[in-house]
Amino acid sequence: MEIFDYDNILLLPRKCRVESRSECDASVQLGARRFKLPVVPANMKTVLDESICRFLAANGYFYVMHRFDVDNVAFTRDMQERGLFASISLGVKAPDYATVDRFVAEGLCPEYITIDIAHGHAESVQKMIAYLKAKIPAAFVIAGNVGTPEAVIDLENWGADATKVGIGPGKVCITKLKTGFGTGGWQLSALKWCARVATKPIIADGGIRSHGDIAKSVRFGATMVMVGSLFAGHEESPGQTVEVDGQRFKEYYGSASDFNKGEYKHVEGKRILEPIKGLLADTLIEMEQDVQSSISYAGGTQLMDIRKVNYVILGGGNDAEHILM
Ligand SMILES: NC(=O)C1=CN([C@@H]2O[C@H](COP(=O)(O)OP(=O)(O)OC[C@H]3O[C@@H](n4cnc5c(N)ncnc54)[C@H](OP(=O)(O)O)[C@@H]3O)[C@@H](O)[C@H]2O)C=CC1
Ligand SMILES: Nc1nc2c(ncn2[C@@H]2O[C@H](COP(=O)(O)O)[C@@H](O)[C@H]2O)c(=O)[nH]1
Repeated sequence: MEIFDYDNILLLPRKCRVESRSECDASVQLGARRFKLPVVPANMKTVLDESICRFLAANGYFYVMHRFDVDNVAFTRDMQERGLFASISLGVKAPDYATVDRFVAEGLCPEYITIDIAHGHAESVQKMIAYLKAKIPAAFVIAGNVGTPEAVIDLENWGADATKVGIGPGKVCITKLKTGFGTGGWQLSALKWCARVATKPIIADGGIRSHGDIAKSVRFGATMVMVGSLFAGHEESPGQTVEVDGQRFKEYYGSASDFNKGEYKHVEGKRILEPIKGLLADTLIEMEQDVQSSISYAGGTQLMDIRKVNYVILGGGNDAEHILM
């Protein structure tokens, strides 16, 4: 198996088929809806909050609300009363089952539910998928996180409508260091490996450091990418604002960090500071323009045309660089 990551792959252009990049369509279908971009902000406390979710839903972007200190039922009711879709996260513990029961009792159905745990290839996830499919069958269920083809096959067979791939490639992840496991350092090739067996959409989660990494993820099989650090440093970001030597930052911490958990137990995340780089809406527009450029370099007009391109793996030291068709 080839091992590579975002920083040592480049995609190869094909003859341009458009007169303007504005002809390139960066939108993507996920479940019953079409979204402007194949990008979703990470469901983390320092990345998004209720008001960012409302902004994203109202402006044609996908979002997944985080699951920490949130009343998912009240959130869903509020979004749907405003005519917006609801997309929530659940864990696999007793309170999460109680939340599902409340949805049923109140006759509410979030359009998207993401089962979000560190080690998603687990019986606990199988049970939660089965419970959701029995109680709220209309919801589109995303499950994860996983990092192997076996896990993707199991989650799909258990009923997941999409899988989320990425164990430890995130900027605030320390899973690799703490456990010796994961896809950190080879996330893009792990994605390729998983995509070979997937029959449903994959969301590639973690490790995106620049906008070009979105196209690389699509090339290797992602329908969408989940992005944390690139979104955490905006004026609207919910993390605390910190000033260091006159420069403004937002805090960004892992969901499995002691900052999120409130205790130091099974910690697999850390806290960093992201420089504030402006408004979220501007970044989303720039991302769309960059994905449109990627599509044009791919010689296409649609997002999935990116899947057709060849690529090179850039070798280090004496390794030859080689082209893969
Ligand atoms: N993508 C990634 O690489 C990672 C993401 N995260 C994020 O951190 C948040 C918290 O996740 P998580 O701690 O799973 O949430 P929870 O503690 O809510 O749920 C995990 C459940 O699975 C059990 N479990 C068994 N093995 C593991 C394992 N290796 N890691 C974690 N749980 C395990 C836990 O029991 P018990 O606690 O008793 O062991 C618990 O019941 C999530 O948002 C998750 O996405 C966390 C780590 C890695
Ligand atoms: N190992 C851990 N992974 C975490 C934790 N909190 C979140 N995450 C994952 O990171 C991505 C975002 O990655 P980024 O590179 O875009 O910043 C997020 O979607 C989760 O899957 C954690 O505490 N530990």
